[in-house]
Amino acid sequence: MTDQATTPESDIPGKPTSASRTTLSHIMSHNDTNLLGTVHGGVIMKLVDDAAGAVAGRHSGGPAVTASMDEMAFLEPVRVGDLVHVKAQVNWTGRTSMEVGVRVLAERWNESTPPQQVGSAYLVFAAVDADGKPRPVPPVCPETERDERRYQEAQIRRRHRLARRRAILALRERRAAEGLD
Ligand SMILES: CCCCCCCCCCCCCCCC(=O)SCCNC(=O)CCNC(=O)[C@H](O)C(C)(C)COP(=O)(O)OP(=O)(O)OC[C@H]1O[C@@H](n2cnc3c(N)ncnc32)[C@H](O)[C@@H]1OP(=O)(O)O
Repeated sequence: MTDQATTPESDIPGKPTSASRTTLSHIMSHNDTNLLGTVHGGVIMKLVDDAAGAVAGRHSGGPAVTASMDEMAFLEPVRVGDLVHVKAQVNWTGRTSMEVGVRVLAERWNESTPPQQVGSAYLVFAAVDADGKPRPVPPVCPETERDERRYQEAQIRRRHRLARRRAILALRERRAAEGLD
């Protein structure tokens, strides 16, 4: 994980957020349930990863792998029969990585209510070449005030991820030097 907090200058032309925004929809079945009879969190996470992967692939114009998933929040249970919509967009781009923001909405099969937000997550994808090595991505160009806010929030998360990683590595090195662990 490289130590870079801002989007670097890039020779690759930028792409607008809307060019790769994606919604993946799926009807939940009995195969998707946990022991409580509601939809398993892991099933939702797979849909989140798939939608975010499609966005990252579209934005970067080729394969991209999940580097991390954080702040996965499950806000309301999802039930069998619900039509789930997973909405994803690129929030931020670095040199070879992209933060993808995902919102999960459920349309209840037995209620005529608007889709309800049931989850959200932030994932970092790295675009990779044929050897699985990171490759540069086009900078994302936020188009709306909301896109711009998401871009700035993603920068904050990026700084926190890097700072946390540095702090943990430093702690481990200190403990190893003291002969602990
Ligand atoms: C053509 C159009 C198609 C469109 C239609 C496509 C449809 C298609 C749908 C498919 C949907 C399925 C999507 C499933 C996707 C998987 O399931 S992928 C499988 C799970 N993931 C993996 O196996 C990845 C395993 N990890 C790796 O290969 C390597 O660790 C990585 C992620 C490539 C990073 O490699 P590295 O040597 O550490 O490289 P490094 O330069 O340090 O990091 C590269 C970038 O990643 C960032 N990064 C690395 N690690 C982290 C981390 N832990 N946290 C945050 N950022 C990180 C770095 O900061 C750096 O960013 P930049 O500063 O360059 O922007």
